[in-house]
Amino acid sequence: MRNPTVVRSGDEDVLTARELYRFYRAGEEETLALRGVSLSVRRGETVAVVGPSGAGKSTLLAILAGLDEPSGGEVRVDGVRVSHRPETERARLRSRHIGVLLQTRNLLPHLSVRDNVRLPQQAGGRKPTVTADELLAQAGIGERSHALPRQLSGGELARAGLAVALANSPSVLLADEPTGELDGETEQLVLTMLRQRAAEGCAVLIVTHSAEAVRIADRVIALDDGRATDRPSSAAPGRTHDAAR
Ligand SMILES: Nc1ncnc2c1ncn2[C@@H]1O[C@H](COP(=O)(O)OP(=O)(O)OP(=O)(O)O)[C@@H](O)[C@H]1O
Repeated sequence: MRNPTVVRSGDEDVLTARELYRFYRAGEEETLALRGVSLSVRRGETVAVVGPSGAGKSTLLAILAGLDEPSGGEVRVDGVRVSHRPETERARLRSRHIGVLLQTRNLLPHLSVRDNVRLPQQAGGRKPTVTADELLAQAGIGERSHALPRQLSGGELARAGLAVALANSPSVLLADEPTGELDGETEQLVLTMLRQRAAEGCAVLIVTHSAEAVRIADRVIALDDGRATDRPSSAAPGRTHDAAR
């Protein structure tokens, strides 16, 4: 059953989105990519967002990250409203609270891998809880820290991108297909890093087509035609979840 208002509320909610709408107009063509999506993710929770192509997953992630503005509704992170602010303010909030891993990856081409990780640490304005070298070692690419992004393989790029997304010790991690096109071993490494972050209290939301990524999630949100339905991760019976209501 479709339910456009998938709302939970509680003290532990770090990421909340309420009644998100996103309307696109391109010439004559109008698309309602999000039709009243509400969700919340708690501290320490991992949520997988799944759905067919065109369902609105990337649109949702961009709005949750403050990279795009909703046409209606609002997003809050750590209780602070992220949406309906000038881009510079959204960028500031993002650098303090949110880690983002996009499909295009998030590395500046002229900086070494290590400097790419250091950049958000300097911009975040908080003392990082982990050094760039520690993060890169966790991601299994410590020995590639001096390389430029173009010198990395696809799997190394994905891991470096994740290290950058985690660099500012975010309270919310948003990742679009973090394991797309990775071999099984690298996928496991990335998923282990995501689970570790959740165990440390991060609210993790991943857009994914991967069965393995869905398997490690506490909860799954299915998007279809801009509407969300909450369901438990079928491979994780008994894990924390709330049904749509
Ligand atoms: N900038 C844009 N201008 C106009 N329409 C857009 C724009 N971005 C996305 N759309 C439309 O919004 C809808 C949702 O797109 P979105 O990219 O969010 O879907 P998705 O679920 O991420 O798809 P995929 O799995 O293929 O990446 C689609 O119909 C898409 O064509």
